[in-house]
Amino acid sequence: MGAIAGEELLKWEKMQGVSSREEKILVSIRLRPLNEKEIAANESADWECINDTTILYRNTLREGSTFPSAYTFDRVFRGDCVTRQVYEEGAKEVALSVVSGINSSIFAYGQTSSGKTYTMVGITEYAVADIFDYIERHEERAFILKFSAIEIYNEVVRDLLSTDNNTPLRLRDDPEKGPILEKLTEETLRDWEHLKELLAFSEAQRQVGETYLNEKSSRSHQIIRLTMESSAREFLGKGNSATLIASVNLVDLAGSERASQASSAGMRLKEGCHINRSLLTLGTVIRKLSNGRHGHINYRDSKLTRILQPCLGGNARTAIICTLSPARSHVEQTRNTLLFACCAKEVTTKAQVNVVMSDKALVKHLQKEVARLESELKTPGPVPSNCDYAALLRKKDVQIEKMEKEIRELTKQRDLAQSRVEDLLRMVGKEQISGKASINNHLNLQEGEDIWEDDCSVSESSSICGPHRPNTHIREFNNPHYNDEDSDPDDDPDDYCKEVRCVENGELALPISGEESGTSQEISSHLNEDTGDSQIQENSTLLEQRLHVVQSTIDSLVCPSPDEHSPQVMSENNKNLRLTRSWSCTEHHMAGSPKSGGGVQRTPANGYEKGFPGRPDGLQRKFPPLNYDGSTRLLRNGSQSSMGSLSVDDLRASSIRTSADEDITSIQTFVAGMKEMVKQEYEKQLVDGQDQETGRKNVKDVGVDPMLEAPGGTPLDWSLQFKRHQKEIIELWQSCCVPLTHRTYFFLLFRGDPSDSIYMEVELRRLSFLKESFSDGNKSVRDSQTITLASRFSLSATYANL
Ligand SMILES: Nc1ncnc2c1ncn2[C@@H]1O[C@H](COP(=O)(O)OP(=O)(O)OP(=O)(O)O)[C@@H](O)[C@H]1O
Repeated sequence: MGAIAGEELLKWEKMQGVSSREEKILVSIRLRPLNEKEIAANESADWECINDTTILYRNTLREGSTFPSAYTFDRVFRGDCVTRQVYEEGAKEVALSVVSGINSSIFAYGQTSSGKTYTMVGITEYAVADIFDYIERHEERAFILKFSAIEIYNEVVRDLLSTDNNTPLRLRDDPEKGPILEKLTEETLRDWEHLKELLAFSEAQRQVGETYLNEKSSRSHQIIRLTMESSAREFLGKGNSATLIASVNLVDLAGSERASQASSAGMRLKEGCHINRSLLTLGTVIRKLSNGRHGHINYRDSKLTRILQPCLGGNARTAIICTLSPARSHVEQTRNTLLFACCAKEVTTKAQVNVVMSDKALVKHLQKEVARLESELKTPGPVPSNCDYAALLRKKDVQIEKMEKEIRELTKQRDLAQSRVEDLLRMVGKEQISGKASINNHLNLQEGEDIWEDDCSVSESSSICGPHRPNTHIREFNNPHYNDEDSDPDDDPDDYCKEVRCVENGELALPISGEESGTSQEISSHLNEDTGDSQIQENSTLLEQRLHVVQSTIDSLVCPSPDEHSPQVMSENNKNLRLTRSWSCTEHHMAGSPKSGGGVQRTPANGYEKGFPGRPDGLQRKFPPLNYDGSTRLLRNGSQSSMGSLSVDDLRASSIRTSADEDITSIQTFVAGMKEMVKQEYEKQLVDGQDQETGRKNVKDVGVDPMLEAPGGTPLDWSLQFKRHQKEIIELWQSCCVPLTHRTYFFLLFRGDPSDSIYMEVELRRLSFLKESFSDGNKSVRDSQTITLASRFSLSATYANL
């Protein structure tokens, strides 16, 4: 025989017209009339059932009591209600679930002498009578009804159908069936008379004693169990039948009692202690279950709760009838009972139909199920309700797959770029050790040894900062504020030898020190040369689009709304942003004029520039390390007043001519040109800022540009700054939402491949600067500063590397 569960069970239930149900315990109150003793003691009845569901406490003398005076339950029965009505309205439906294969339990709970036994005797008889009636009316089914009775007396389980009163029943837990009483006598009921016999026998066996409150007080908890099995007659003996098996437990609990009131002593006192303790455990279990089954439920603290575990919040339908005495002297016990009832009505059980199938029936059932599933697969049925979710999930999976592929590709690019930079840095490091190479020699060396040869066309190296920068160049500048120690070994060498393609951001401002303004005409001429705006624009647009695609995809996967970027998401975006950058593989180098440097005020041409004849043939990608020229430092003096602004059109118009076939002729020419552009832009911003009455700050309001110069006139080494504040800068990077366009602009200006480490480093530097601005807290100011300062820094960083 095999049991079925889950979907199979649901199907079976559907076939049978029954279903599993989750429901609250049905709780009724039965108020008995005052008994003779109470009447004799002139007790008053303080409780009254005011309707079918509410019981009211009427003691006006207890004004100011904190207890509620009215309690509502599923059903309330007044003293004159007969047990038949109690059964019909408070127990029948639950009890008769057993005929449908659903376990059920009927409890009577209350203080001693409140009428539990009186109620349960009646209910048991009515229930069995109804079961018999059902059996009679369903001849097509074969039934087996088994009867068993136990009591729990002083925490010992006894078989009430056994004459061996000295051997307690052993209770063990079966993983499938739950608590099982070993060797429990089960009698198959033949007829009504048989039932009467068994009931009488078990009643005689039960521990009953006289107390002050009840002449025939039950001193144990009694559980009468009726187990019903039913099968369709047509399948009987054919080995393919399905059998419903369920039990109904009729529980007459011992009554709680106060030793003082029951005047119990000796044996009765001991019994009372056990009774109270087990009822206390039952109350605790019910209270915990009523709170939603959080934490441990102490079923195992008493035999009563262990045995009743399936009925308490498990696979059973349950009804509890709480019996009350109306007498004023029992008000405390009555309130306790009502409290228990209040908790019990919050407990939920989930009863299922219990079907046991013969092996043959099980195989047949499973075969049918397989056939059904196969046909479902072949012919997709109606669209399920969760179709949208499935489709959405599939879509997301495709997106994720696409993203992963892209990330893999970009990671490859990044690794390649990084290894190139590392190689270059190593080479420069070697060169530093020798320390003797002059620029021209260096150029010759490069030409001869090809150390600057870059196999990849994506980026190129040209300028080295920090220890990797050739000493000769640094010393030539004789810069007291800048030394090797302050330099970052990770500084990228190719800041300005990268292609300046185009600046697309119309909001961009390029402020720069006026002292550093250089030959704008010269750079403009470069910009106007054959770079080709259309190509520049195309590349920029392409870049923007790719960034947007990646970012929006991530947003759609991670964020419910594009505005709800968590730091983590931002981090992801940034990561992707960094990796998404994709330049044209065509290599473009800045083409400068041999006369570079001459036009840059206070920027004397260094030996390299003076002597730089242009890139030798065959050395298209070989870039000498650039000198750090003190004059290219961005000094504080006049840095604000000389800032200018440059419109996008201006920038486009002055885009630098780039070509893979052209040599770098003068980086300083480029720098000077950029300075001029920035100056112009800043000046424009100043004018714009004065025109605005909104109070929005412009560059002028930013104050001293910490990017350009440290206090005391010393230019900041941003590599060092970055190192010092690396952690917080990264955090800031992850948390602040720098507009995409600004970021785009940023590496456009640097011509850096975003996978290149320099890009990230420069971005981080910028963020360290932005951090200062962000402290302002004003979003509009912050935004304007973000743009302005980002561009300003990018230039200052460029210069710092020269
Ligand atoms: N609803 C009722 N109508 C009339 N008499 C009742 C009612 N309920 C109980 N009684 C009577 O009250 C007395 C005590 O009832 P019962 O023995 O059922 O109480 P109990 O709660 O089972 O007590 P214990 O817990 O001590 O066993 C009995 O004589 C019984 O006939």
